[in-house]
Amino acid sequence: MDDDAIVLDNLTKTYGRRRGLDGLDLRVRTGEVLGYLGPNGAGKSTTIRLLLDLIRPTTGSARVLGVDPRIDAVALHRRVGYLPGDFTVDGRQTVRGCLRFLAGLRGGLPAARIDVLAERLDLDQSARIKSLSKGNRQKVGLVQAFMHEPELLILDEPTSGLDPLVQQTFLDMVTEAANRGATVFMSSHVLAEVQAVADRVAIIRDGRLVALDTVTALRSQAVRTVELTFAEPVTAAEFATVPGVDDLTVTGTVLTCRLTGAPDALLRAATRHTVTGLTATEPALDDLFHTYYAGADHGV
Ligand SMILES: Nc1ncnc2c1ncn2[C@@H]1O[C@H](COP(=O)(O)OP(=O)(O)OP(=O)(O)O)[C@@H](O)[C@H]1O
Repeated sequence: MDDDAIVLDNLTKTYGRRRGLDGLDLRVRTGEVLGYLGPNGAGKSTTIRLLLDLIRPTTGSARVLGVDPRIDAVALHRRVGYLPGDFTVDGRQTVRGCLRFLAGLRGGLPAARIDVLAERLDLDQSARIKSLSKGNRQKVGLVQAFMHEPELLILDEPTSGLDPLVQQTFLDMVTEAANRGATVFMSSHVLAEVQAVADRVAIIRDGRLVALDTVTALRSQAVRTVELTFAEPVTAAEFATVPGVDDLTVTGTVLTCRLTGAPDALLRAATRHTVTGLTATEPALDDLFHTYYAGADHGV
């Protein structure tokens, strides 16, 4: 029940005639890291804004840390670390001034905590915000999201603009937050950025949830290319109806195909003959995501 950090029930948001979210049901468990993936315009930012009561649902409801964001958003915001997709603050301030100001708004916190995070991210606190590159501005956004050690981190495209080294530091920060019991909800349009830390991945498209599972389970549904070599020639016909097999070609003793899902049925069909060779590529997760993004609705 409300042991879950986030509970979304039939959440729908329309902007005039345009649909931002369409009947989204989703539960994020307390202490889990959820990667929230989808192509541009899928509804990721809309979801995040609804979680924080920055916009209000057309129908449906959200509960965040056990409360309805519409009832007391101010109290909720103190318990949440939020990195908006378009993090902007007054450019005339220094990084230090900005972070201390934001810390004050949250009831104050030890300056050392800001210093440690800034140092880890290699962020110069004496610089003026307006002089910062996009990546350094994003670091300011990350520090302010993490600095009060919130129960819930809601991060909209957190890795955007970060170089690979800083991305790794950020992922370490996510893991550490999860280890101390925090829940992390982070959006991205690239699986590679979240798969190392996400316990589960939710994929949305056109405002709907199209997949919700662990990276391992999603991987098991991905497509691989298989090549089987037999002692004697085989015919394509006997493999054509094997579940998961397509793009099948047989040339003499060599069969190649694309395989979706578990290889069991293909292997059973193959071992009616003497198999002398087998190669299979790693499942291409990018292809899997492309399938979801492009429109195959696998339902959840
Ligand atoms: N303020 C708004 N007014 C009108 N339409 C909007 C508004 N905000 C979002 N939308 C529309 O709602 C849909 C979902 O947008 P949203 O910004 O939530 O997607 P997203 O997944 O965050 O995309 P991106 O990765 O591009 O940020 C899109 O079709 C978008 O055009």
